[in-house]
Amino acid sequence: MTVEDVDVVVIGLGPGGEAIAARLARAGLSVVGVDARLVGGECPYYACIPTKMMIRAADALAEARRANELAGSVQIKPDWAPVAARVRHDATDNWNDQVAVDRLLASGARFERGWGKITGADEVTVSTSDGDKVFRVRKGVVLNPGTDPAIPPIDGLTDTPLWTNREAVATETVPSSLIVLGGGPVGCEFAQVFSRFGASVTLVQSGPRLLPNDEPESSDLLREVFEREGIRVVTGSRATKVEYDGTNFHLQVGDETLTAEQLLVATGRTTDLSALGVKAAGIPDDGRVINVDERMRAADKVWAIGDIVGKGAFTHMSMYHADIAAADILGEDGPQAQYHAVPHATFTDPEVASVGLTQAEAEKQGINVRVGLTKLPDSSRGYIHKLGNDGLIKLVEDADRGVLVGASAVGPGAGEILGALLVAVHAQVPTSTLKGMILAYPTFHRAIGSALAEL
Ligand SMILES: Cc1cc2nc3c(=O)[nH]c(=O)nc-3n(C[C@H](O)[C@H](O)[C@H](O)COP(=O)(O)OP(=O)(O)OC[C@H]3O[C@@H](n4cnc5c(N)ncnc54)[C@H](O)[C@@H]3O)c2cc1C
Ligand SMILES: NC(=O)c1ccc[n+]([C@@H]2O[C@H](COP(=O)([O-])OP(=O)(O)OC[C@H]3O[C@@H](n4cnc5c(N)ncnc54)[C@H](O)[C@@H]3O)[C@@H](O)[C@H]2O)c1
Repeated sequence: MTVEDVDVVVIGLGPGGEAIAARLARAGLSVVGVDARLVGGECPYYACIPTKMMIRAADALAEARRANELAGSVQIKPDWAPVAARVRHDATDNWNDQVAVDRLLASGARFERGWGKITGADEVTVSTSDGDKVFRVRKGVVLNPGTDPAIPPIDGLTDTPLWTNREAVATETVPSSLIVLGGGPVGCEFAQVFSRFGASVTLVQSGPRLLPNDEPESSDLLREVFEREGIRVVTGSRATKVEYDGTNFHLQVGDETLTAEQLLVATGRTTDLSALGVKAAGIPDDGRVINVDERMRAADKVWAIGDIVGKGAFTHMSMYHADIAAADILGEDGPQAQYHAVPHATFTDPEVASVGLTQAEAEKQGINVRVGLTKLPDSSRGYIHKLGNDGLIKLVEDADRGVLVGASAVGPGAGEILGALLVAVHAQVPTSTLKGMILAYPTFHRAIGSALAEL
């Protein structure tokens, strides 16, 4: 066992962990980055990037099919091979992180592949294939452990060859039929991809609607589009038993037995704080998140960033946290974390994007809420676009202050439309100022003007 003194150890190198390790090393600190798996974390290898490549391909198929009605005769034969090849070779380098490791080393940081654990005050032990290495930290520890797919306690489930997002991104073939458990962003994005590539898809969501963190109008519209495309959506139901007969999965859902060649579990994420040893730093290890202050401090000389702090499981959040924690560690007068304008986009077609509070969240906070809603097919651009124009814009205004506290955009490129709404919510631009904007004709974002007029 080796013992070494360093300035900072970063446990977990997700997007934020990788960024902060490199930034602190470039600033001249001695930094050890630790990851048990791949440098970069979930996003580049199992999540954002490969899934968005799959979505890009599925969207291309959908547009080609729409061309039949809009532009002539198109014959399209879906082929998963280019998608699988792109994920394997372009996105993940065959799930090899050498490029990311080299990038980290080039910043001046060290890398240890192994499991990191806080084992005492100012002490981290990394279990590597060469044995345990102990690091005593002068400045502190940054925790960026992310999350793992949660497997719900359903009778028989763990005995089956189920997919999580990690297996789904690596598939070389499209199953003929697929059951997706979970109607959050992961379940919805995968359900549409595999359906558009020919799988017969049933999505089972325990809650009453898809994407429960978004506006109910967004959920309803997505469900309508999914059902129109042939995806079966079962809400308010849970699987109680799962069997695999060597060929098919059989799920007991209420009175019905659902059968499919493949099962994808997308029922949320989990983490194990005790395996991280946080108790040794005085942090409770029986919860799902690590509580931090506005500078990402979790305890004396311990910072936590990314999914684990429970402020939104998004790559942009992990990177945002990394900047704040880095400034604090370097003694810089950086900004404090604020969460009034957190954006997200689910890349289904239509995309479902939002920022800030939903109407229900704003009402729960006692805000005097005024709502403006417009449907994209009613806009000039929606009319022109025709097929695939499903969408809406919903604005949530604090009527007393005259500013938007939340906004949603659903539609083609809704994640991009959201940019304008993000500025409005983030900078608390008065609604009266927004109403004076000249919005280019005929864009989708021009519908923001119609929604403002409804306030
Ligand atoms: C299918 C899917 C699609 C997604 N799409 C998007 C998207 O489009 N946009 C978006 O913003 N977000 C998306 N997300 C969420 C996004 O992937 C995460 O928010 C993002 O990866 C940030 O996570 P993180 O920084 O907390 O850590 P992670 O990316 O989870 O990385 C944590 C790292 O820590 C390592 N680790 C954990 N514990 C230890 C330990 N004790 N010792 C050593 N190493 C350890 C793990 O091996 C891992 O490499 C998606 C998620 C999924 C599942
Ligand atoms: N585009 C993006 O930004 C993007 C894409 C994918 C994931 N993510 C992030 O990754 C995280 C994980 O996403 P997720 O979709 O896995 O989790 P989630 O927690 O957002 O959604 C899981 C859904 O599964 C349902 N569920 C739970 N148990 C169930 C059961 N037994 N049967 C059926 N349904 C069940 C829940 O009602 C919930 O709506 C999210 O926090 C999300 O922010 C982001």
